[in-house]
Amino acid sequence: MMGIAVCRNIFLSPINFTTMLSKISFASRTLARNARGVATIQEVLKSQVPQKQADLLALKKEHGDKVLGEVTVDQCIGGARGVKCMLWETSNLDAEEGIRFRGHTIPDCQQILPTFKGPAGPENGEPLLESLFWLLLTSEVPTKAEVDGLTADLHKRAASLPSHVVPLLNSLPKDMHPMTQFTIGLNAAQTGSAFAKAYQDGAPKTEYHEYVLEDVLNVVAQLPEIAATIYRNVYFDGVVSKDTSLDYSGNFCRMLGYDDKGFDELMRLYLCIHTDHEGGNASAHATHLVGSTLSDPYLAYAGGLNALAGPLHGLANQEVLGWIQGIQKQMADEGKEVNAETITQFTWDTLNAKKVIPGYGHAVLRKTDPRYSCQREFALKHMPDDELFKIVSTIYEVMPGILTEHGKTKNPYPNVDSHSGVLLWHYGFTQFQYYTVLFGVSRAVGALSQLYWDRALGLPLERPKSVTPEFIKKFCESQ
Ligand SMILES: CC(=O)SCCNC(=O)CCNC(=O)[C@H](O)C(C)(C)COP(=O)(O)OP(=O)(O)OC[C@H]1O[C@@H](n2cnc3c(N)ncnc32)[C@H](O)[C@@H]1OP(=O)(O)O
Ligand SMILES: O=C([O-])CC(=O)C(=O)O
Repeated sequence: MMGIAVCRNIFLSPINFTTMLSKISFASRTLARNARGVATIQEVLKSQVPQKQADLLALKKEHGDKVLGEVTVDQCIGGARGVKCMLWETSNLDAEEGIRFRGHTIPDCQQILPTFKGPAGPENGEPLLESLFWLLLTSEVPTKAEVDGLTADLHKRAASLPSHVVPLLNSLPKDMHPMTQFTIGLNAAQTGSAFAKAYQDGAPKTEYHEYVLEDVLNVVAQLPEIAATIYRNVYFDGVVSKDTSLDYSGNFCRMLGYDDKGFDELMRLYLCIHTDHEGGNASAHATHLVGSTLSDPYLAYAGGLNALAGPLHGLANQEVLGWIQGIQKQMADEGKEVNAETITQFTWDTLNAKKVIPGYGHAVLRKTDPRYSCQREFALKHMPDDELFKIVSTIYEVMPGILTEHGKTKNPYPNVDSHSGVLLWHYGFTQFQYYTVLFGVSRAVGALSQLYWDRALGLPLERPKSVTPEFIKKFCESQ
């Protein structure tokens, strides 16, 4: 009742949105809390939806005809860089500062989100993935009790993975790329989609988001078993063991076959920082686009995974390790050291061969990726003497200068993929052809949180206009 009264108010006199929204957020949270003072994520979202729907309607009503920007011919031909044409709730990317999850930077999240030990704060370790999932979905910082409730719910939902999925994965050729196996596994799990069933049964569009939320939670819950089965099949004995007394990341580490508290912490950090990178990146955008056709979250995120599997996007982390191994091998063959001088030579050889330097450059960022920086901090804290980390650090010293001299890339600094592999390698996770699957487990949390809001806000089918080269020429000549 309170939510509806306030929303009518906003609709009639749309002033001072921000103050109003923070009051509403608090009110919705209070309303959602149950007798124990702990809300479930479903309760919080249910209490938020009417207000968010009203806000969007009011925004459209008040500002629908305003111009957000123009599109140049370069942007039309050049991958729509900088074109503002997508609504994204969960995160925002600034070219200089990097990512903010619901307004919070990565260091903020490390300060405010609950950890495995309990209270927030770096002294207690890295944030739990479940706490970031809660933040991305609801825009609120959860309590530890709420996060624990979400962890238990996800563990329970993991058991609903349809029984044909693991046998199907077991039957795939071991030399099929892990990302191909991953999308096959997720597509196969789609038989359990609550949304697809509800749609077939004639659910009204006002209820779509309720079924989508079920699927979003189920997909996030089921992905670790799909991912771990692939890892254990391709590289080991195919056996996946769980420990559901742990959090999502800790349990996932056990499923992969790692039992090391240091690796658990790394995986908590890793899974948090790869979740979301606003809407325009290829995997999030693909998920959003496919989902806009009312494909269910399984099919929509499989689309996202296929985009993530490309070397200019998520596969770059595998490429980084391959590139570093290339230097190591060549220098070993030539009896030379891997140092600033030989890295510089190897870099120029790569550039002169008309290939990209994986892990460097970015479509939006124009500074060192804060996800690179926080991984570097982790390495400085936990593995300062690691040989591969030293190579990655030397690459960081020389690469921006070389790329600047080369004169093509708009951003000569490292992105997230430049650092993730070296950390995994340190803990014995050396199967780098698999690394993008880990990225895919994490990206589900961001892309699917947004997909929930896409349906809750009733966003339409995405269908931008394309133009022919003849149209562009004629149009420009007539100006
Ligand atoms: C999680 C992520 O997806 S982060 C990105 C992961 N990808 C990589 O690390 C791959 C290496 N980097 C790249 O290929 C690019 O920087 C991208 C794809 C990330 C961004 O692409 P764009 O926005 O087109 O970059 P930009 O505008 O700087 O490109 C201009 C030119 O510089 C080149 N360039 C950009 N980055 C690099 C690089 N790392 N090495 C060599 N050349 C580069 C581009 O290929 C392009 O060349 P062209 O004019 O011959 O086509
Ligand atoms: O933002 C992008 O285009 C690519 C990226 O770093 C991500 O998706 O994490």
